[in-house]
Amino acid sequence: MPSPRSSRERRGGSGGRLEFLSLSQRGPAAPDSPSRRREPAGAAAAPLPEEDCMKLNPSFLGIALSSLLAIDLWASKRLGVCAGEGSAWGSARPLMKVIEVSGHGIPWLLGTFYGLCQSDSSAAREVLLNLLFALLLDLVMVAVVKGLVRRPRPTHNKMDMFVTISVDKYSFPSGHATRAALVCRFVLRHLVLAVPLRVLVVLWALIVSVSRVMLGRHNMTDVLFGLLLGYALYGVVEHCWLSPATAPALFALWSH
Ligand SMILES: CC(C)=CCC/C(C)=C/CC/C(C)=C/COP(=O)(O)O
Repeated sequence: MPSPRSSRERRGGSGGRLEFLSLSQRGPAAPDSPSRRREPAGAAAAPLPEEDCMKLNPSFLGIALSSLLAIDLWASKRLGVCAGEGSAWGSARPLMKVIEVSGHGIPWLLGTFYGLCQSDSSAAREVLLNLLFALLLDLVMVAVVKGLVRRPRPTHNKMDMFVTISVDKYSFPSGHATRAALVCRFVLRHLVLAVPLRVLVVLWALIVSVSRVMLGRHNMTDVLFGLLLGYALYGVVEHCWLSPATAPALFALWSH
């Protein structure tokens, strides 16, 4: 007995939504349904719609990307040697957590704000105001990318981080790595430091970044992208550099 739907279609009735099977256009039949697969003998095969091609013939780029992600997950899990107290280097976890706090947004924001309030030279005020701007820009950019990508944190991560915001349940990119790269570039450019201190700043940024994977907080690609993002964000900060000439109202707030 014909179904009510098929009889409606044959009638061409106007009550329901009509679905037509055309030879030249893509009809509602599933891509691998018998009606699609059976070609008349000798007829040239109709080109597959783009999305079907992607499903059936995964591109080289797709395979390369999935392999890279698989390697990333595997290697990051192996490197997560401080992910828990019972992990291979579990005894180093408290030290790793101190390093984590050294790259956290709150101490950097509070410290910069405090320095700004205490600064007694216009040069210091200018640099610290721009550092504050850089830190806030970094927080916003990381939150936007985390919210768009929504990559979950590694399964071996224990969510016991010092103050977090909602998007910090996601792992791409690492906020600590972006901040470390941004602050490192900023400090090397705007603070006059002796060479050993400059080396220490670079080492600090590297240790903060590596510790994200060792703590099991991130996969390696989260950290690598975070470093690139932080490095690039410094370029934005320099491009938008705030000065008494470009932002007089802001500087008026801080002049004693
Ligand atoms: C002004 C304001 C909204 C401050 C929020 C500071 C804050 C809670 C930042 C979050 C820092 C954090 C936990 C980042 C996550 O780093 P990952 O390396 O784990 O991505």
